[in-house]
Amino acid sequence: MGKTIIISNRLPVQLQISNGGISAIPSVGGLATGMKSVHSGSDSVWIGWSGLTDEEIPKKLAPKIDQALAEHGSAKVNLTAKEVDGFYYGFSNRTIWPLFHYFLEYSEFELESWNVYKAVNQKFADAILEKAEDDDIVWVHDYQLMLVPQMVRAKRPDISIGFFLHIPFPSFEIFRTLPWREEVLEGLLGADLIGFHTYDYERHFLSSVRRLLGLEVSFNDIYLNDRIIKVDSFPMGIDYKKFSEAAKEHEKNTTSQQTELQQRLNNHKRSTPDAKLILSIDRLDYSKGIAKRLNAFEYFLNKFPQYKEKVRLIILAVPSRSNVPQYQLLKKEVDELIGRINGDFSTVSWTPIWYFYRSVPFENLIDLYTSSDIAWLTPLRDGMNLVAKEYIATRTDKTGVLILSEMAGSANEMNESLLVNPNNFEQTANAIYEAINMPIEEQKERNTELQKRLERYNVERWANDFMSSLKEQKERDAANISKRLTEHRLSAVLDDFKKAKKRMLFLDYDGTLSKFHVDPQKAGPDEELYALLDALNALKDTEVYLVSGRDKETFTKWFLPKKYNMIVEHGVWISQNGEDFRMLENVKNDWMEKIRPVLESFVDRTPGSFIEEKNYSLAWHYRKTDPDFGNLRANELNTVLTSLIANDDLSILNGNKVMEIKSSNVNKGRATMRVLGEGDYDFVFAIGDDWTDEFMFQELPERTVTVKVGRQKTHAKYFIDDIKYVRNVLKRFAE
Ligand SMILES: O=P(O)(O)OC[C@H]1O[C@H](O[C@H]2O[C@H](CO)[C@@H](O)[C@H](O)[C@H]2O)[C@H](O)[C@@H](O)[C@@H]1O
Ligand SMILES: O=c1ccn([C@@H]2O[C@H](COP(=O)(O)OP(=O)(O)O)[C@@H](O)[C@H]2O)c(=O)[nH]1
Repeated sequence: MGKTIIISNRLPVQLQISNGGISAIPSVGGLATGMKSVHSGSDSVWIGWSGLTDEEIPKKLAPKIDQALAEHGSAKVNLTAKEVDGFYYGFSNRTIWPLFHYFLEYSEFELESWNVYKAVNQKFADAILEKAEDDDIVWVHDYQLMLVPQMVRAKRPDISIGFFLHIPFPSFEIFRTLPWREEVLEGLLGADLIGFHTYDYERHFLSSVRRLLGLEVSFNDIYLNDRIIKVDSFPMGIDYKKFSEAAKEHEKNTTSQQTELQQRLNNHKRSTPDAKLILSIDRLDYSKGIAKRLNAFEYFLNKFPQYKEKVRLIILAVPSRSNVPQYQLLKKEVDELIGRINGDFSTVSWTPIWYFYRSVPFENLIDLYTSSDIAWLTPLRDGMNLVAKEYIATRTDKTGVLILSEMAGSANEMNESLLVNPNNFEQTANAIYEAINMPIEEQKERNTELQKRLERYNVERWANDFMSSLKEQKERDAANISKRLTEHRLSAVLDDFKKAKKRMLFLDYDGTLSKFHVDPQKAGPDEELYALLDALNALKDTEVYLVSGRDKETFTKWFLPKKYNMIVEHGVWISQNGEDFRMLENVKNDWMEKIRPVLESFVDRTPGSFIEEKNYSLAWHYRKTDPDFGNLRANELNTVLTSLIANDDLSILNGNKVMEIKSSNVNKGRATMRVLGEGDYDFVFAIGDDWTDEFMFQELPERTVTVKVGRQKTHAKYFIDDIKYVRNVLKRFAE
């Protein structure tokens, strides 16, 4: 295994320029600590923006910066002020951030900043490419770098690339409003593994991939022609030990060792021993719902006036992205709201809100977490929200109540907290009331469960899980590649073909020889295909069979004049040497009367779907329907039909966007075996793309060269990527 290259907008260290010198201080943030196990020693490098623009870096310090960063295993990507403006303040934080947090009205769609985003993503990708060697693993982080995976893949198709999104992935209805939606998805699909905090974000992403790119998705795998991409959820944890141990140390501090903030908090507790401290910590970001929280606090004070002078709300708002106008407006709004609420409710001895607009050092964070009876974290949308987890980790005696927004990713794992909808003031005010009055025993019960979980699934585990999954994906790909019909393997197959005395080729039609079309009748053969089949048919000592689920009328029209051998309707009919079709299997079709009305009712309720009526089977096609809705209906139909046909000798075939009901004793495996039995063939070849072809792959003799078109799970010995390759391979037989 090679080295690991981690790449994110921000580096895990912060540069500090002082007295003409430069130093790099490790960041305390969750990502930086979490990646420690992945980013250690000489076998990893972390690439990111230093936080300073080219213009801000004094020329003579530049080499020293590189050296200071190198000491922390980091390397920087240089960005000019203009680039930071378009890429970071622009497309990342004025387009993607609001859009992905459901603030559609704040999203600006500026072509100029999109162009800068692309160019800067290319810079990050180039920085990776400069360092990447065979067997390296690349882990790309977050929404600022969504195009990087594909940019790296384009130059290094062999390399293993993971991508993790730290913010929500919005529902399709929101995502589709982005003018560059396809480019963003294609950028992400350069990765082998794409990770999200929650299953919901994963599901939204897959839905956009299906609907916008029309790609095939099976469970959480996305099938491309030449690769399978895995999508999964990995809820990020915290450095649990760091927080719980800091809290234990904090308890031991004597008064003189305590911080100034802690002493102030102690004074408050002493002067009002029965008053509760409520804590709110976030970056000053509209997604965090700070203004709404203030309004809800006012609502609470009005609804439960008995708590005036009995609660104090501490708001720590960390300055963030202050070059973006929405953040400036929010600052003003929060300042004004706090001023007004404090003005309206303060008494001689009580100010309801303490407000800090700054970032505090780690020890002050611990002061705040350990001193607060309640943590009130109610973002309107939040990818995860680590503060919620950190608060619980510091509660060494297991007391304390967490009021958490349902809209935070962490709510999925923190069910024991009081979960609220931040837009519901009545519910929120009641939750504050409940938190204030919650018996200590109940607090302990809830926090015991939460702590167990947070300790177990900590940030190190998160990072390791992601890395293991990425490595597994690489192995899975390697195993798959081992089945690819490479040139070398094809030559061996062709040798056997040439040496053989009597050969048989079974060729599926749709998805193998011809591309799918939304209207199946329009997927007819082109001139190139006729020429290829003519050439194969002219080969001596070689039988060629088209083996299809199509109806005999269509194949009569397309191929009978050519005198090709054909098996259609999965094996009900056969035509040899241009003779009319005759029945290969004796099957009934009286069951159709019972099934047809059911299918018709599904057609009525599923726009775009239609019934194809064959002589001995009925097929419900849903290629033209909305993909998610079509799949949903297909599952529903499957359930309905399964119970209906329980006593008949019928089976359901789930093909590619088609569900077919037909007699159980008809399938391509049985049909091909019957014609194979008519001669003494010493070379047999079968190729197909879908589930119905698996019958051939399973039932034909072991020595058959079976080939799957595409990368889905298969019983075939080999796979090839697409129709273009199928035709190339068949041309080699015909040469
Ligand atoms: O780099 P900034 O623009 O100053 O912003 C700080 C970070 O904010 C975002 O954090 C997200 O990641 C957290 C950890 O996964 C998650 O808990 C939180 O819900 C997210 O909002 C952003 O994703 C990072 O890239 C920023 O560095
Ligand atoms: O003054 C502060 C306040 C918060 N934090 C840290 O900032 C992170 C905030 O992460 P979260 O997931 O809650 O939200 P984000 O800001 O990433 O959207 C947490 O690890 C906090 O400990 C900090 O370092 N200094």
